[in-house]
Amino acid sequence: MPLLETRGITVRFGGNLAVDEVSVGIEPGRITGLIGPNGAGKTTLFNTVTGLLRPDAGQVLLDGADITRLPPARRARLGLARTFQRLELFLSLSVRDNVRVAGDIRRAGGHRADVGKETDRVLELTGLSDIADLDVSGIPTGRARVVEVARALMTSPRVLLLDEPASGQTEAETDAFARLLTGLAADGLAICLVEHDLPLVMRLCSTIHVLDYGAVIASGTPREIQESPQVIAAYIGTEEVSA
Ligand SMILES: Nc1ncnc2c1ncn2[C@@H]1O[C@H](COP(=O)(O)OP(=O)(O)OP(=O)(O)O)[C@@H](O)[C@H]1O
Repeated sequence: MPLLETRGITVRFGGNLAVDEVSVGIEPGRITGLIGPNGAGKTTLFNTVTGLLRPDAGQVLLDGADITRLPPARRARLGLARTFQRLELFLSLSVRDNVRVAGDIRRAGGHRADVGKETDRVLELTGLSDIADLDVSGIPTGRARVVEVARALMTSPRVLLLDEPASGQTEAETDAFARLLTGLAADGLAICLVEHDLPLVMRLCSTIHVLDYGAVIASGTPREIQESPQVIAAYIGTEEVSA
C-alpha cells in the first residue's frame, strides 16, 4: 500500500503541460525513484505534493486522506518532508544550527521534544557530527546536501522527498549517502528520490517511475527501466540509462 499517492496530477504553465496526469505511489520502507530528462516535470510534481503549487487537476493522498488543498505547513506536520535542488540553507549559520532550526520551529508549533538532544542524534545519524560547528558557507556542497536531509529528518517525517540530493557529491560522499538512505528506508521511511545520478538510482530504488514531457512513460524495477525502449528513446542524446 502506498503511503503517499498522486492521482492524475496535472500542472500547466500557460500552454506548457509540465505534469500530465501523473499517478505514482511511494511506499514505506522503500526508495522510489523518479527520473527523467531535464524539464520532464519532476520538481513540479514535488511542488504539488508538498503544497508549493496547486495542481490544475488530480489529487495528492497521504495515508489515503486527500491533502491536495492543505497548505505546506500542514502537510509537513502530517509527515511530509523534502529537500531542494537549489540548496535552501542558512549560509551564515553552523551546520548544527541549520539542523536545529527545524526542531525549534516544530517545538514552537507545540511539539514537545528535547531539540538539542534530537539535533545531536540526527547529526550523528547523518555523519555530520565532525563538522557540526562549521558555518555551512565553509563546507563542500556534497556535505551541505546532507545538512538539508538532516534538517528534513528533524521533523520526524514519514515521507522524504529528495530533489537531486547527490548533485555535487564526491564518490565517497555518494557512497556514504547511499548507506544513509538505505538505513532510513530500512527503518520504515518512504523515500522518493529525484536524481540524475542514474547508477545511484538503479542501486537504491526498488521501483522507478520515468517522466518525459510531464507524463509517466515507464514504471518498474531498475532492470525493467534499463531495458524499456521508451526510456532508452527518451534518454537518447541526453544521458546513459545503464548503470
Ligand atoms: N514556475 C514556472 N513557470 C513556468 N514554467 C515552469 C515553471 N516551473 C517549471 N516550468 C516548466 O515546467 C517544465 C517542468 O519543469 P521541472 O523543473 O518540473 O522539470 P524537472 O524534471 O524537475 O527538470 P530538471 O531535471 O532540469 O530539474 C519545464 O518545461 C519547465 O520549463
